[in-house]
Amino acid sequence: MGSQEDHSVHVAIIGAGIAGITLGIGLLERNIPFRIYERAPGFREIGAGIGFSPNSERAMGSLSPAMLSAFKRVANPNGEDYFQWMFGHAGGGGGSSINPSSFDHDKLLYKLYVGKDGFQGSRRSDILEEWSKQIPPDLISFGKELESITDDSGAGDSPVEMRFRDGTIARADLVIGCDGIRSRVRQHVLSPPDSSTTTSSSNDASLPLPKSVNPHYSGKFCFRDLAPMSSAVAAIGEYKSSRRFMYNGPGAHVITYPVAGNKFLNVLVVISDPGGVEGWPAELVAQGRHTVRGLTKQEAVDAFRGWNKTVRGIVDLLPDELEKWAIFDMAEHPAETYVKGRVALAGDAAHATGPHLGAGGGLGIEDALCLAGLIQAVPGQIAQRSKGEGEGGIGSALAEEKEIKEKLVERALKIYNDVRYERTQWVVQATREAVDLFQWKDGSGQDPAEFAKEITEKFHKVWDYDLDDMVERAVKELEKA
Ligand SMILES: Cc1cc2nc3c(=O)[nH]c(=O)nc-3n(C[C@H](O)[C@H](O)[C@H](O)COP(=O)(O)OP(=O)(O)OC[C@H]3O[C@@H](n4cnc5c(N)ncnc54)[C@H](O)[C@@H]3O)c2cc1C
Repeated sequence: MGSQEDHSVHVAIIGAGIAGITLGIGLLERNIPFRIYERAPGFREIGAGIGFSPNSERAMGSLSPAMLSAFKRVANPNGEDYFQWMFGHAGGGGGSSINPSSFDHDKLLYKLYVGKDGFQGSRRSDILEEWSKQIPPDLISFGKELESITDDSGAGDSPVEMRFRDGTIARADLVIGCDGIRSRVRQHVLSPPDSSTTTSSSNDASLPLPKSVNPHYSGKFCFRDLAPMSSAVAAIGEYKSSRRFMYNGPGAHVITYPVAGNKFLNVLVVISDPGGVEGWPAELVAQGRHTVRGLTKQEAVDAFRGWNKTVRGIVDLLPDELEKWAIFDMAEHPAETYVKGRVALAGDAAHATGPHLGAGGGLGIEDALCLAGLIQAVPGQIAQRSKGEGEGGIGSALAEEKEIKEKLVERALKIYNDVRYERTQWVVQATREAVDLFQWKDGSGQDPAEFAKEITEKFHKVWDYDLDDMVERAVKELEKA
């Protein structure tokens, strides 16, 4: 009955960050109709750096070879195919009482091979600009802030309906929420089944929403900067400025890698908040604010008294006026599911994680690959299952086909959830464990052999994931359904 095109599934993507844009490019590659709705007036990313791990690159290539080529065009060579961890501090429980001059040499803790040209960094704005060129402008609507979703599954010919802040409405066969850590779509997905299928205001305290609807402060904050390479070389030398390094110590760590054709050294300084998970001011939590501007860099400088000269040199590269970023994640209150009916979550909306394994962005690209593979398989399954025009005539055949489509879409999203849930949740927890090792929580992370074992296992579990098998398993499951 009909051609594959007649059975096509129309996808709405909420959000044009890493997850949304890579999903869009993957759907375009597979001729699947879609539209991205983004609340910002245009594509927008901060200038800070991001590194993509080997699994992320493989996911990009499988979604669209052009997407991977675009990343490689802006990716910065690492100077050496190793990730090197250094003692940033003398350790041994000396804390800040140690005289800085007593530990002013660089001492390797561990180095991990990242694969040929692996784990390269780029400026976020550079990669987003490259990828955005691959989305035809007529497939993205800017200035569209999603407010609510209505999904009357089982009500016959009733697509999912999205309402936007500007009063407009759009409809699609399914909606993928790629709307980031403070996801509005997550509210819809996690709202209890007996509450309305429509999610209204995010600030409506009367809604019986679970804690997992919001991300929570991880007890870590960070400072990010792109230091001009000439200053970086003057501070820490050419060797350390042109490679991927992390400097570990008590209660903090610093990561550096070159970006933008070696024009800048990306600096990420992560500090354990003395106030722990309660440390981010309650009024900022209530406002959903993860950043504070206008701080002096004294807080950063103070945190690194007693660290070695290299680390103090890197911290000194930070500008005098800083923005402080609270790191929120979903480790303590994970989403119970990523899917409800014909609506699913992907990327940070599903499983926001800290940056410490460099894996959050890559997980969103893997989600996009899994979704693209499953959604691509749906039209063929509709065609197989639709019996065609029987006794009831064309009207009855169309109604039957719509019902089949709705069920298959729901089934595909349920399979997506089942295939992605365990791995993504593991990464969220492993990221918390990794930062404890980097920051020597309870004295851990200082023994090179133990550190090597734990860190190699964690990174390789992120990097070595079999993406072809993921898609194959998911599609086979759909065919069985
Ligand atoms: C300091 C730091 C360093 C990191 N480093 C790395 C790294 O090296 N490697 C890595 O892989 N990951 C890294 N991550 C994680 C990575 O940045 C995130 O996982 C990734 O950016 C999330 O992408 P996303 O598309 O899911 O969400 P986002 O990038 O947040 O995109 C969400 C989009 O949705 C839009 N939106 C939001 N609400 C609505 C609405 N209601 N309606 C319409 N649109 C909406 C937003 O405007 C935005 O464009 C790091 C994170 C941090 C904090």
